[in-house]
Amino acid sequence: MAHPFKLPSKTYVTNFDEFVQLADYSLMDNLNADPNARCDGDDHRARQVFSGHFVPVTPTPLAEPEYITHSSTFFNELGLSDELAQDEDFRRVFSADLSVACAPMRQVGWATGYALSIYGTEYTQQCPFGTGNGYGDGRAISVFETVINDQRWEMQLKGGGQTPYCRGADGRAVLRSSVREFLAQEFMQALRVPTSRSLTLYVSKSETVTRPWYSQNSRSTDPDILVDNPVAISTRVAPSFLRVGQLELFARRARSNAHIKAFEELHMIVAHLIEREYKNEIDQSFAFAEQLVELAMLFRQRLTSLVANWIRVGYCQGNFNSDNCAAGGLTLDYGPFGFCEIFDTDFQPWTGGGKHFSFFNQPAAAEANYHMFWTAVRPLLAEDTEALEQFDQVRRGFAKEMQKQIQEMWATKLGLAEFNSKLFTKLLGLMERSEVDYTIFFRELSHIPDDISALKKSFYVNTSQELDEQWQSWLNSWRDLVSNGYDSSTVSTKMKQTNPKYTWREWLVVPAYQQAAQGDYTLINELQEVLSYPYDEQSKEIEDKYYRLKPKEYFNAGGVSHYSCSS
Ligand SMILES: Nc1ncnc2c1ncn2[C@@H]1O[C@H](COP(=O)(O)OP(=O)(O)OP(=O)(O)O)[C@@H](O)[C@H]1O
Ligand SMILES: [Mg+2]
Repeated sequence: MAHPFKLPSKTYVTNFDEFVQLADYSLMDNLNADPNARCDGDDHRARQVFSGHFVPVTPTPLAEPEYITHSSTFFNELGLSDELAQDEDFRRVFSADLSVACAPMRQVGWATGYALSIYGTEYTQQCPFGTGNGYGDGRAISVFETVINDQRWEMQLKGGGQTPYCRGADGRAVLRSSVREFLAQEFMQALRVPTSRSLTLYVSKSETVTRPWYSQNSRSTDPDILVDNPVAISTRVAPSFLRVGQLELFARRARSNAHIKAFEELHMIVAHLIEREYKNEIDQSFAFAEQLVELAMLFRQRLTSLVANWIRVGYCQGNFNSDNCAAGGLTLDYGPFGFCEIFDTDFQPWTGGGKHFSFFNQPAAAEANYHMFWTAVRPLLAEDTEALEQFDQVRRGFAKEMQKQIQEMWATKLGLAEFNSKLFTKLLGLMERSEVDYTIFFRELSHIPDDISALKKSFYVNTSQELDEQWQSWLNSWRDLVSNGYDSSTVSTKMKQTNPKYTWREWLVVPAYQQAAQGDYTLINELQEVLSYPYDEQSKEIEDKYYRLKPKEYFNAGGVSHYSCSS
């Protein structure tokens, strides 16, 4: 007899035939396709796309694809069995060969156009036609839409070949960047930071592309050699891949009356955003203008919280343009990113990013993107002055909300009930002077030590007696504030849930993609495992290997400490 309280056991999708039955394109089908597109999806040359929300396009299969890894955690969440990742037809689809797809799945994927604003300034120069009509998913191709447990997901190949937006480039992603994106997405999820998710990773055993990169031991800022790299495809998954830049594209067209349906297409894409990303929070039976005010509030909340989380975990999105800013408020585009090791408010690993997109400037970069979102959506409220005023007010409140989120984050990171400006400012100065390792410092502090000896484990420089005394004095003041609240073991436990023990250390990731190029995926699997439990204590062996300062030889090393976005 079944136990009355037993939960129904989960059923898993174990083969490709069952998987295709999950396809549900009903929301994509609500949008307009490019009226000039070929319906067979054979659309692989750079061209201008003047209207429509997407272009049907077939991805280009990887030659001789080999399975590297998949996210077991995410497969489990989706009810997909691990063995599915090894299924021949599944592997073919996620290495870009849609010819095996059968109904209700389709054999044609889709790519979308988007606009680009850099730090709040509109650009069209990056488009080969100078108009913006040839800019968008140049190598990202979505291939599947599904609803699982009431959640809609879009599955997108990165590196799936040329699209009309490829700008003459090859549409491929190299193994290095695919491994980085795959691991980083899983890591961010484990850190509880909203992100696109990793599904699968396959590499070609015979196809390569040439990219600029760094020679061994290079100290050069820019790449100094050309390297043949294996190509790979990672599949990422999100409720949508709508970017602020995408809303901007339709708003720019509406503004210039580019075609007769331009305003309607703007309306449609914003309604689509609400349905895809804000469905549970916005009541779509309300007047559209009211929904937009709510959208502005919710996106502001998500974006400010996202950026506060980035700073909490040491993440820097080195190129936070509007085309890399997801309108659903999640982290997107793991190319130019890095995680801060030696604490530096100006930390910026991507050589093309400059100070605008550096570590502590992310709140300002986020505001510039939010401004572009506001500018794009605003024309849709023109007829409703009251709603417009509320909408504008939400925009004006961005900086204040950002500050609130950041201060709450610092308070939590420090185990305090509320932000203490004096204590925080003093701490920043000490962290900079002692060149602390951002992760190790906060993790050691989470043990609430009596004296500074444990904290010194995180210092990259030897400190003077005078500096040590300043540290001790800071620690005493901090401990007084901490003990004012809950008992210290409760605070310590909470701090350890906020301050990860394990982080992304580029010099430990480099060997993983280098070995992978030789066909050995052991280190990738090891990193997946370690980075899946960043807040937990792990074995002594893992601690010795991953919880340590960056060795001197990697300082200023090209491809490790800094990199161009040669992806
Ligand atoms: N190898 C390539 N082939 C075609 N287009 C590319 C290639 N590399 C980059 N692009 C395009 O250049 C633009 C800017 O590049 P960026 O590095 O932000 O994108 P990405 O890493 O491909 O994208 P995503 O933001 O989708 O993660 C994007 O529109 C992207 O599609
Ligand atoms: Mg991008």
